[in-house]
Amino acid sequence: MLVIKDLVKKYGDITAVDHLNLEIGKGEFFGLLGPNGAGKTTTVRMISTLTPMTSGSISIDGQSPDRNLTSVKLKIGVVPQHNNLESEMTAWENLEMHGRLYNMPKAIRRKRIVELLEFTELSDRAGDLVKTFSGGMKRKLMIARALMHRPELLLLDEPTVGLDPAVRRKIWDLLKSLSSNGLTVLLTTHYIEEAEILCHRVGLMDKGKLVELGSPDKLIEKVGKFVVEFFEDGETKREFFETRDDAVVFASKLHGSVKIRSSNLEDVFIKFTNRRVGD
Ligand SMILES: Nc1ncnc2c1ncn2[C@@H]1O[C@H](COP(=O)(O)OP(=O)(O)OP(=O)(O)O)[C@@H](O)[C@H]1O
Repeated sequence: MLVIKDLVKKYGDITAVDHLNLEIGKGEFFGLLGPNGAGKTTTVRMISTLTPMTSGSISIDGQSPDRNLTSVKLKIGVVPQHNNLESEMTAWENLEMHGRLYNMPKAIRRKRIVELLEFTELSDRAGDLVKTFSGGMKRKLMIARALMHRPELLLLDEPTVGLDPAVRRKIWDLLKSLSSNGLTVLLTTHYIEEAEILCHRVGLMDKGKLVELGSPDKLIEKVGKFVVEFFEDGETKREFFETRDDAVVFASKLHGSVKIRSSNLEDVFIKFTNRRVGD
């Protein structure tokens, strides 16, 4: 569905995206996981044609996304990181405006708005101005808006950043149900749990480069399913093991603060980059 080849974006001396290669299949839920400044937003902006690329290529179902190419534009729905809803308009009007921009006939527009407000549990706030909405409600409305024209590929840039855990879980459920209905999703995040829970495959991104790629389980297997965390020489160190028994044997020889736990994507990220996703 989405093929990215040798994609580069430079801002002066800064290489925000550095020769990125990536293929995302139809119906896949793919996550770009990385710390602030890794180049995730820039990648999504290039796919959605908001930022021109320096070099390389992007193709969606064999077509290059071009601002003026309606057939490709129709295939993509975008949920940007920052709220760009019309705050002086109601939820309904925001969706209505999007439907008009995409030339959806009136009857279809109305039906879709009702459906999406219900899906995002915003039906009872349809007539309220967006400026009265909570952060979570705004984010849900942005997802509804991106889905208005029935895109085949949904791009989400940090969809739950700044939201409290309960609202975050609600949004995860919405995204899971979209994915189980066959929508292709590309999400960027710096939340480990978000990537682990939602994504079929994850690309670890650091300093504009894709460092590792695979399913969360496969990536974790690469480093070892269990980790012993211990404090030595003034710093927290980690050793990885394939089995809990091996981890226990190693841990039993250590003194002081020692913890055995299952490995996660944060461990994978640290192992391959020497940095934390939260850095
Ligand atoms: N418009 C711009 N002008 C100059 N530099 C930019 C611009 N946009 C991004 N950058 C730089 O490109 C690099 C990648 O930024 P990008 O926003 O893509 O990272 P990110 O992984 O999405 O992080 P975040 O989650 O903080 O947005 C950073 O070094 C950033 O400072």
